[in-house]
Amino acid sequence: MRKSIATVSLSGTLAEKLTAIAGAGFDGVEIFENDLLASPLSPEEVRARAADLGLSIDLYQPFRDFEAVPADVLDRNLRRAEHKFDVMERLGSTRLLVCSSVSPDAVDDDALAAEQLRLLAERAAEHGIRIAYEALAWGRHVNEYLHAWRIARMADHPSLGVCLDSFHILSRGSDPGGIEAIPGEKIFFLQLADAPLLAMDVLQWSRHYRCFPGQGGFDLAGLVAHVLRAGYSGPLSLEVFNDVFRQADTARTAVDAMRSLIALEESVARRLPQAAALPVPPRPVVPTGFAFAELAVAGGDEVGALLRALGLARTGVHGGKPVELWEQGQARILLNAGEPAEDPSLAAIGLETPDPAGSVKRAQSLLSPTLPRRRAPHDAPLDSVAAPDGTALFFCRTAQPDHTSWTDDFTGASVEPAPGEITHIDHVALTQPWHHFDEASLFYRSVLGLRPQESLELADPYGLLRSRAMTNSDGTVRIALNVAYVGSHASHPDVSWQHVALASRDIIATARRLHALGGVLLPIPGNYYDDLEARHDLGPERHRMLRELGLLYDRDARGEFLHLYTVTVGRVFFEIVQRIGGYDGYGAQNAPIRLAAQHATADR
Ligand SMILES: O=C(O)c1ccc(O)c(O)c1
Ligand SMILES: [Mg+2]
Repeated sequence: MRKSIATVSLSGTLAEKLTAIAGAGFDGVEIFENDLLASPLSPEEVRARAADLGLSIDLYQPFRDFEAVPADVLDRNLRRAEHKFDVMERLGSTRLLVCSSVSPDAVDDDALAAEQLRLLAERAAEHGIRIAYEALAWGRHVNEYLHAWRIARMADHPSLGVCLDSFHILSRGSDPGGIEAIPGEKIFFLQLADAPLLAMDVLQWSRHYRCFPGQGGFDLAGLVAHVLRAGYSGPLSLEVFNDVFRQADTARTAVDAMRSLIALEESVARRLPQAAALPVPPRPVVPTGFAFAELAVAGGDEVGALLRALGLARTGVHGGKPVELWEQGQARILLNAGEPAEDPSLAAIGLETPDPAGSVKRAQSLLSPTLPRRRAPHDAPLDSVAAPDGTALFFCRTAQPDHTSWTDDFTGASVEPAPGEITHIDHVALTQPWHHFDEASLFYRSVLGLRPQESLELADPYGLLRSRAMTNSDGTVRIALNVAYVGSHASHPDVSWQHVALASRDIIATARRLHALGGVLLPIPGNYYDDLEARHDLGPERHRMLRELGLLYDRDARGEFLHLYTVTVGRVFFEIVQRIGGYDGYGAQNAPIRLAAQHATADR
């Protein structure tokens, strides 16, 4: 289907927006009036610019507060409309969005609204223009899409139809199934926006929190399927009012927007047999585990010392690069001293996938940047793409008969992995810049086929962190995305810690060992244990042991969780976890305790 986007969805000048929209591969654009008014370009110049870029101007919008008014107001409104028709002729645009009135002048009278919209449509038709009438969710008298349709049907003019906007429909909880009762040719335009499910005033929600499909909680594919069943054949157009996107990088947001439409079209095609003609990207190849986590260590062996304390052994050195492989069980950590890094940081994640080449094809079809292979001639092929925060994701087959293993590149250190309690990487937590969080969750969902879990808020002494885990279905891949707040404390600018959580099959034994070493564990305050005793009755013995070893505890309906944290080195620390029963969380309860302790130790 043709793909379009409203200029209001992006930051920048109108000229910058058009360039970014064309660059991301859109076919058309909705010109939001304010963008034109503020532009030094004349309508003719905008028309020429769009044409040069291969963009059609699919809609001009919005025209407000028109219908169901007294006669004198109607005259003024028609005069106002004639001016807009002139602008549209100069722009070469033939579709005007009229949104339902919010004016106190408007009366609750459908017949009057229909009569006046018919008049508007007659005038528009003289200019070859069509009117798409949209019910705003907060419209004074018309705020339901089927109400707008009843009025348009009553007006009965070929140049008058409706504009459907997913936000206005789904934010009010209206049943989108009613769309199928509207003849497809009377749906003049379709605007798409997702949104997080928030309990708030609908106007504020719409103007500040809309997001691209797949980034929020609405079932957009279901809505689009109804629209297609109704017979609509116009563009899919994004109209997203979002405070963050308004200040984000224009070109990058446009690509994020396009990724959302490619993924949406795919979901529609998979759900609707008659939409089989829609182009679909290759299916996601869902990763099946962690092959490794790679830390950039910039020389020094503080991280190596920490890994040794945790029980990992240095089992190999790369043949051509200053990279070490550390292992215990299936937990593999690469320490890379060859990448520029100020502080130790998490540079890459290796994901086990049944089909590395397929993973890359999927990523490319969703516009993810693939990374040049940094390979020595004998290196096993490792395909990689860049996640939105710059972390490299490598697609691997570790020690599988059908594929060269990346581990073959590591030789030298003859140490066998020491037997111990660590079994594998449980999860990896990445810190996202606050303005890339929605982009990141769409990326992990659409490119890797991971499922977003509940979004959480974690209190830090100097800010509030948002956190959301993305997981595969059996929990063997868990990536926690944490949003750094913008810190304004001079000594605590923000929190950009990242961590690798290793699973232990006997965390008590691990904790005893680390405790005995001294200096490795993050200290947990006694107040935490006092509260833990109030919240849970685990018996005096267990409570004493948790307190003594500095272990943290959580439980959910399915099981229990024990975990601990190491001190931080640069931007990185390690967590050791043990899931007991089917516990499926990350100990979010305990994150504020951990964050405060980290700040306290960073102060010293
Ligand atoms: O918030 C608004 O005013 C507004 C304007 C035009 C639209 O298409 C819309 O959905 C909302
Ligand atoms: Mg709209």
